[in-house]
Amino acid sequence: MTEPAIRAERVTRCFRAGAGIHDVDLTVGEGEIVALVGLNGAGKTTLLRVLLGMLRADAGRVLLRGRVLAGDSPPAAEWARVGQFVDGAPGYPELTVRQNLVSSARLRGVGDPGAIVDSAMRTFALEPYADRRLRVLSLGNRQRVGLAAALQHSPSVVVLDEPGNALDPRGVILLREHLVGLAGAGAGVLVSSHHLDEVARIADRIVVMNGGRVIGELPPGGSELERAFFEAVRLDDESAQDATSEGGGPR
Ligand SMILES: Nc1ncnc2c1ncn2[C@@H]1O[C@H](COP(=O)(O)OP(=O)(O)OP(=O)(O)O)[C@@H](O)[C@H]1O
Repeated sequence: MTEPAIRAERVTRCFRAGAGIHDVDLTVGEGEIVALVGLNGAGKTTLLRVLLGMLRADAGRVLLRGRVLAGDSPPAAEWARVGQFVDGAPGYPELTVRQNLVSSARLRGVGDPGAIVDSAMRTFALEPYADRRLRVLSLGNRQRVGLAAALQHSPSVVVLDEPGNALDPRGVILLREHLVGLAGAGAGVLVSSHHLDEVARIADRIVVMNGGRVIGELPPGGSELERAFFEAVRLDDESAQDATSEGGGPR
């Protein structure tokens, strides 16, 4: 049996005053697109950062393609198969778009990046900006560069935090099509978003977080997605309040 692209087992990372994520189980299979949705502060970014080893879990473990990659000396070849976009678009402001994409591909072990960089610039409609410095681009175009850098090497594990945030509708469509293509080629894709409509169109599963926990899933084809989302959150908030008033303390 093939290992899932991502598996989180009872992952906990606590901050002060009970904030953080608690006992999170999550699996993203090969070829699957999973949307992670939740209100501001629900714990989405914290979970993605733990999955990518950017934050250490207090408890539980994370497997990417069946291997524990977070740690002191993660194998570079395994990490080269991961594509991530968390904490906004990285990059060197003084380098051009093309130079940024070339350096990003090289960092991921691509020996001769010319062809994949050209292809990524076509995919994300960045060709007109190829020789512009990153620092002069608009926010949305910088975001396109960040996404191209994360995805151009055809990763088999994809983790994206709010990738549609600064994109215009065309950028969102380009991204969606590209993610569907990557999943079609076998990648496991995890995308966080607070735009239910945008992710619902391509997700195979929609996982809901609230108060640092995974509280359930929504049917991606559901017509009343927003209503179902808010109802799930409301019920969870109410049961958390009941638990507190019965003396159980915060969950
Ligand atoms: N480094 C940190 N130190 C202390 N608390 C933190 C830290 N990072 C996150 N938190 C807290 O953990 C909780 C979850 O935050 P997180 O950023 O994961 O939420 P989110 O679902 O990504 O929210 P948003 O949609 O606003 O990006 C919040 O209460 C936040 O204040």
